[in-house]
Amino acid sequence: MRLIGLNRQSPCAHAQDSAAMPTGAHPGALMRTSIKCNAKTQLATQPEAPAGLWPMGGPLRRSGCRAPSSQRFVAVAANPAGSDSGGAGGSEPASSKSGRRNGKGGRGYAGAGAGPRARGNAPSEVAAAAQAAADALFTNPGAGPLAPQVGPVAVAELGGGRGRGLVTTRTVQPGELLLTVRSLALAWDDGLAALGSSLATDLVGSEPVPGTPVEEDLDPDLDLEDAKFLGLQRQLLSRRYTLREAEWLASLCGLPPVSEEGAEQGGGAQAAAELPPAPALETVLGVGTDTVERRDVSLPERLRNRDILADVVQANAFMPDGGCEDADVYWARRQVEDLAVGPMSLDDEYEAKVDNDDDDDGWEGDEEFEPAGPRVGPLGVWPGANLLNHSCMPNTVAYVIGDTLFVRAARKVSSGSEITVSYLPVGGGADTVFGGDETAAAAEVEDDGEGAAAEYESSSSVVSGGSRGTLLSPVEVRRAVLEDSYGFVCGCSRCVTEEGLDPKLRALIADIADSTQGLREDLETALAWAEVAPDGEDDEDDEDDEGQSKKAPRKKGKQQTAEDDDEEGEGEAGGTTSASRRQWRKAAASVVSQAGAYVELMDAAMGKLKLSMAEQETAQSAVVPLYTVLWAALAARGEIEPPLSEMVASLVGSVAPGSADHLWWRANALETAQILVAEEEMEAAAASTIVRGATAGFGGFKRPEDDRVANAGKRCSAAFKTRYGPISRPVYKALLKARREREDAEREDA
Ligand SMILES: C[S@@+](CC[C@H](N)C(=O)[O-])C[C@H]1O[C@@H](n2cnc3c(N)ncnc32)[C@H](O)[C@@H]1O
Repeated sequence: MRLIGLNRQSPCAHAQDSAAMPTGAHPGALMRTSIKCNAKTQLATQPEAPAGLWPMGGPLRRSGCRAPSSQRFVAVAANPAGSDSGGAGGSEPASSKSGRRNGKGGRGYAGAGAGPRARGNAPSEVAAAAQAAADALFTNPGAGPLAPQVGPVAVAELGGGRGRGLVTTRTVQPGELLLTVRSLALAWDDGLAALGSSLATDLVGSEPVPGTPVEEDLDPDLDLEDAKFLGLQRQLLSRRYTLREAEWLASLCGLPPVSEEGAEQGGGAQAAAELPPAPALETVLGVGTDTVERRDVSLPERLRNRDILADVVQANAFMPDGGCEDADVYWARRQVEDLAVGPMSLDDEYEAKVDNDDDDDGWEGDEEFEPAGPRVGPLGVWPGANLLNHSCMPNTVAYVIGDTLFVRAARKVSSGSEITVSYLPVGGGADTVFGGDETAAAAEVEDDGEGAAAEYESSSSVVSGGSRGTLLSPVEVRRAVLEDSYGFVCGCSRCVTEEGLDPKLRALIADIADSTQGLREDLETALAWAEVAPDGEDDEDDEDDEGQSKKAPRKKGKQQTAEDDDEEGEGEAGGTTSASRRQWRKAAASVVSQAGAYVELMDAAMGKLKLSMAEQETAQSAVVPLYTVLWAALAARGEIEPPLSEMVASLVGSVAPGSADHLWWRANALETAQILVAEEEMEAAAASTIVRGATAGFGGFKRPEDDRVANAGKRCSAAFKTRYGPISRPVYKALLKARREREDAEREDA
């Protein structure tokens, strides 16, 4: 458990509700210079952001200003839009309750109605029902071919430069399944990392295709994303297709030419706006026909040109939400399997690894052994789903289980409206906070010297340095990445609203986004200090450390190694740990105070401008990484801040309901509320006050019945139902339990 004392004085304690930010004026807060000045003073000691994480060179780089191939992948993350409360769950309490009462079970993806009976049954029956429900939900994907399904959606010509898109054929509700489709080409991080340039050579060598890359074009330092990008091309080049698949492939758009010369040299990939109508989804996916079609057609001629193929793959491949195989489902399935066959111990996994370790990767000994986890980095081409256009407030969520993509409505969408996904990762989860987000899209943008993106870039390390564009970045960053990677300027409602905000507020947002990366690195450094300062080491300042959690995720910052060495060189171990402890406290306090100061600047600016709730939400959505850094710094100090967890969950849910990030924050907000209430209950009990009704055990605490817990629980289950559809209570519990146990295990590992 990560709890511990509450710091009521935390800088975000005022953030009771994102929709009701205080309007306290902050003199001069709207003057850009003044804000900048404040900010710079606050951040004077912060280290420089590291040099760009994403290489600027790539083997298939085009002649124009297009991003290098390492960035030429579509990182579609989650989706939908609508506010958190407008998702599956706004009105969920009633249905949730009735679901429990009447025992209606959830439906699996394959339509299996394994309804568990949670109440009033013998424990073994409950367990069996839970397992059946989990099986129903998690069956098939990955284990065998899952029939493609087309829900209430159809292809439409959209006009306005957007080309084709998908629209609803009736009103759909959050959580409704819109599409399941198996990939035509799919690359994962594992299996490709080691291949390097040999993959590229293989691509050349496998078929004498005119125009495909030649070896001398390829960078010997081919990186993972390059390898995956090329891997998809290789898969598409080398496989055979049915006639309907070939027809669909021939209708794919590519990136628009970057210049006239580029168009001449590039061979003219078709831009979305110039394309003929796409075949119906049912035709593309072969839904409604029993005919077994032969796969004997090769890739259409148009795509056998290397530039066109590269452009088509870049425009049509994407990485589903979460950047990995759906993690909740993966871990919950694993638990269900463990129930059936007994858990696979780490020893078993070790043995399995040894047994299978006939490759020559130099692996030896268990120090390099890591337990299995969900496969990461799926970059794929899914027929039909490629017609989903982008929105920065998408109304669907798309995630992958096995190699099947599931697209569900994440908001209510009226009949005939376009459905959209995000081409950008959401970027608001714990991985982002702690810098472990290997899956986020590269957002390093080449400077073309024009426009807002260039202006922003010139002063922003968010774009040019160690961060990347996510759905929770400011509009300039999102647009720059989308334009660079996909060749369009996003004009979604969120972008338009954000663009319309007061210029001074936008400048503050840019300033915050720019500085957040530095705060993140400061936090990592602080955590590294904590790592060398063991628990229980008292010194003069230790009183306020009572109960501090040392279990928060930690990562060693870049600067830390040198600092560690210095410390060790000091001599006495006791002195070193004591010094480290002081350093840790100082560094963490500094992050909290700097992030808190920015939060206050945002609040003051929004208050002064008297923004509407929608405008506040738009403004705050662009600086969510600041809130997450503040949350992480507080959590690392053992402090929980329920309003902050709630605010981030609400913001992430308003931008990308049903996304993995949304579920993470919703589960976090629930746990935070449970901890807070349990703590209050314990305090009350200690003071001999009457303890309110409590039911048995959550994580070692008496689980209190409290409105705050109940409300957080309703919002959390609503988020899960948005992502996974009408799951039953046991399945929801199984997903939450698996998530909690995995996080506890990770914390213990750390
Ligand atoms: C995966 S395809 C989507 C389907 C595409 N509209 C078509 O007709 O084939 C991606 C391409 O669609 C276009 N596109 C996607 N989202 C867009 C948006 N929000 N505004 C304008 N164009 C968009 C861009 O040309 C992008 O490269």
